[in-house]
Amino acid sequence: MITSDPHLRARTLVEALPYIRRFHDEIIVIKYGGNVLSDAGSSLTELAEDVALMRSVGMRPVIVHGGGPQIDDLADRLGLVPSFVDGLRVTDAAMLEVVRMALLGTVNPAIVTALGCQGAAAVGLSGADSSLAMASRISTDLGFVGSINRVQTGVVAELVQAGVIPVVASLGVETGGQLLNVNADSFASALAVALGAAKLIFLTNISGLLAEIDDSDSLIAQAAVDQVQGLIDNGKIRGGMIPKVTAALDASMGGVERVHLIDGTVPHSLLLELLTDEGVGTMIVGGSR
Ligand SMILES: Nc1ncnc2c1ncn2[C@@H]1O[C@H](COP(=O)(O)OP(=O)(O)O)[C@@H](O)[C@H]1O
Ligand SMILES: CC(=O)N[C@@H](CCC(=O)OP(=O)(O)O)C(=O)O
Repeated sequence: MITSDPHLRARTLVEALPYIRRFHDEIIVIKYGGNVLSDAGSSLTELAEDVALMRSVGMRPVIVHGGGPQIDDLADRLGLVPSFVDGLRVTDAAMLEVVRMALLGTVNPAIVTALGCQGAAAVGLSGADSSLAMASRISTDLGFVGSINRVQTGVVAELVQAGVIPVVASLGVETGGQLLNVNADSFASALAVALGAAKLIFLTNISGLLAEIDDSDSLIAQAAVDQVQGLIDNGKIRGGMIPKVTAALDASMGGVERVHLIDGTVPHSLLLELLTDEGVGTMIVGGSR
């Protein structure tokens, strides 16, 4: 709701000024989780408004997206049963086709179109385009699942320089040309490090990292390596949150100064994180692991 107090409204705008200056011309990588895109409380339009505003005030946003729930949904309609090992999808040839269809056929164009509707120039691509994300298979058990071992930023860097917002689906490519399914959190982390991003923001469907998963009051405002490892060891961080915090730590230790996990289902949480003094979500702090 917009406050009716004109002083408060003006103050909010003034408060944004140092942040707009600080991040002017800086690359900010934003990772959209599939849960954010499918959650009833969120709106792709609001997310697109925030990113379009970032671009309008001179920031250089780059979007990486996943689409786990959308892949599950399509697999279900096609009679395939998804299975996961440590939060990663077991991907045989048939499942890889589903991953491609969901990410490149549905999720990616939806984001690009929403940005276009907000007047922002956006181009959709995947890690296979222009050999952006070179990957190799993690294990034979996981099938066509990869981890990124080299990022060739060329095409993304050129788009960014031209003022265009790249919207990147989390597929990688092997040297021989085989597509691989890459976890979108680790993809976003690798791209943010390679681009020298000033910030990486993971938009997910929870307020941030919780010390107790069922207790929303246990939000950890700042999480460091040791604490995160302890929480994983004690079973307090589970499922898809494990690759997410691992990716966040990797980015932080790879030189991305600010890495945040925030709730993308809260309207305009991205702008609150970027442009106000109010801290939202969890900030991940690196160090030696
Ligand atoms: N300690 C924790 N704190 C917060 N969320 C957690 C934790 N452990 C597990 N989770 C789960 O991780 C989920 C987010 O991961 P995931 O579903 O992969 O998100 P996304 O689709 O945004 O990548 C949360 O919805 C939550 O259920
Ligand atoms: C290997 C692997 O698990 N890949 C993920 C890619 C999509 C993804 O990461 O989507 P979210 O961001 O919505 O979780 C998958 O197939 O679900």
